[in-house]
Amino acid sequence: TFDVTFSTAGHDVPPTLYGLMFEDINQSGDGGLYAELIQNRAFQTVTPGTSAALTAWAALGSAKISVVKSSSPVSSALPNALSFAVASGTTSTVGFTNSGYFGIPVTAGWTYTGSFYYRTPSPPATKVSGSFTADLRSTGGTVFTSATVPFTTSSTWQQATFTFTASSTQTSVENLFALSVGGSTVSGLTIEFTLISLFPPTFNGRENGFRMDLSETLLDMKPAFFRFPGGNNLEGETAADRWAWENTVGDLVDRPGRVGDWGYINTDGLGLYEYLQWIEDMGMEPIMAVYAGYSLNGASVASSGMQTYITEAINQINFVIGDASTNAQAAIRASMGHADPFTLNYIEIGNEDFFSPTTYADYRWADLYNALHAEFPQLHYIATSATSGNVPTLSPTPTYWDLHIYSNPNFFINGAFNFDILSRNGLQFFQGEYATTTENSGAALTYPFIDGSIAEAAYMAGFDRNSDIVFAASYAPLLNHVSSTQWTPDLITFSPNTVIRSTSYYVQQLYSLYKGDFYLQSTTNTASSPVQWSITRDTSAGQYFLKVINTATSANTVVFTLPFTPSHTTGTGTILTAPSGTQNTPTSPNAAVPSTFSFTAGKTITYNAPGLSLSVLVVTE
Ligand SMILES: [NH3+][C@H]1C[C@H](O)[C@@H](O)[C@@H]1CO
Repeated sequence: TFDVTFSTAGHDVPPTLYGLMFEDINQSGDGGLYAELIQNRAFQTVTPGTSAALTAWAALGSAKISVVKSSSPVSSALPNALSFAVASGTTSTVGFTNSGYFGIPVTAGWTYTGSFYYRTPSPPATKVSGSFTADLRSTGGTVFTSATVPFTTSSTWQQATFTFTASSTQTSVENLFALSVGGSTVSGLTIEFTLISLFPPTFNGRENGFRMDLSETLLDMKPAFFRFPGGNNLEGETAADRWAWENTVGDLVDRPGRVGDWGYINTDGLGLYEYLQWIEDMGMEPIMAVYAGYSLNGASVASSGMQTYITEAINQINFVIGDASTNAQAAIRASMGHADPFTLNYIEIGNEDFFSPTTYADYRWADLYNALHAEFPQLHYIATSATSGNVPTLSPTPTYWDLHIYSNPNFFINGAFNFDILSRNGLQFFQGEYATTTENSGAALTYPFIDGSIAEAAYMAGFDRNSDIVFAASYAPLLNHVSSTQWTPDLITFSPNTVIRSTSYYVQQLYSLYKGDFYLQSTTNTASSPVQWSITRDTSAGQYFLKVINTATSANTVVFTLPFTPSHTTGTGTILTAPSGTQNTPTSPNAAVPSTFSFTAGKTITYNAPGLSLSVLVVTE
């Protein structure tokens, strides 16, 4: 039995304590949160004439399709186009299809919004008018919904738009978007297409917005912050490939896209504005990274070359918080629909610069910090060259540090007091990435498992307890598409029409929902204990959140002695527990889900915590 008495002494819990780390990894942006359903919609960064250039596209009927460098591109950002050639004398239906990001969801009641640019490089002497049919169909050819899209041949680019509404819900995502036309209408013609787009309804109805079910899944965690755009995906293989904010704003037709750092093309349709608008809609605040001159090929920008990136970072921040009436970058933000500045308090300078500590310490940190702090003294700047609380020497001395740790359950159980032992010297820590990535045996994990998730919960009791120096923490990576994954495990696994909440998702959710605003000191404990606890309070609600983590496989009893006698003698608790090895997977998505229970609340509360469990007992004064 563990006897826990707690006092009314303690410290505030920062409102930023639990949030989300994001980068476009595992198709978590394109094909995930970003709601665009068409993969390879604008043939960005592909090599014309190659089969890879046609990824996700296929011809319908006898038409010939290929990706060409248009002789008159729709924009300088999008030089490529789909060339659709119909032989003379064709009479049968012709067209082309797109298979989406490994499938396309068909959901009853959804009105889909589509558009495409098209032109006829060599229009016939007499204009030809006709109409395309845009539809959603099964790979077997069953059409679920369609729209007629009139067109007239023209050598200049036109943009067509359409909508259609699905009347059925298909459990299979083996569906295609198709554009087709009667062969006789277009026989002998070659028509170019690009930026062929299809959106489902989006979160908060935002144009060019985010996928609803994934947004709702994240909203259910009430996350306080969103770290973006990376992570490795900020850095580029080279400086030229980095995530550069300016290429991600403005009209979609002006966004070139880039080769992301996880093996697939980033359309950058999910760009800086879309991130910020969604973060605001979700009630979060950004922790925004700026490129700091180090890329994944191991090269650092020379000191003499830093000004370009300093200017870029200043402009990136001005896009977010500048005055639209006086600043050019802020004026772009206003023109996109957000005249007022977005909320911004934290800037991360680089990512994992412990891989390039010398250049970071010699000049990259100072160059960026000094310039940004001078321009925006109100912002907090986070350094990234530490992996633990024993931080390296940097000048100027950083206050904020982003720490990353990926390990096994034993690390998180034995490390539960890693922050207790740090001196309070003014440093503030962001545990920006952490996860149990292997079993204690070293075996890799494809999905989180209950043993690792409860170990993470033990470590997180340390975040609550030390939230006087831990201001933010986020599990990583956040999301993975079942059909395109480069890193496991991940917090949330998704397909085009399903979302699986892992056991670690529920741990993150419970800590975030029951964060409270004040931590109450209690009986000290040790890392070797199988039971960890944390007591926080929601002061305005007069509620106390007694978290109990039992990392043993057998039950353990905790007896709490409160510093008061609650007037409400019945309390409600929530528990996540499961047999060792349990995982939520696509075949067993709900193997372990939280459940609620009632308990008797008094000056003392005896709680029998099952093996491998995280429980939150809510006591009302
Ligand atoms: N390598 C990990 C650390 C880096 O910051 C992330 O991009 C990766 C997982 O999210």
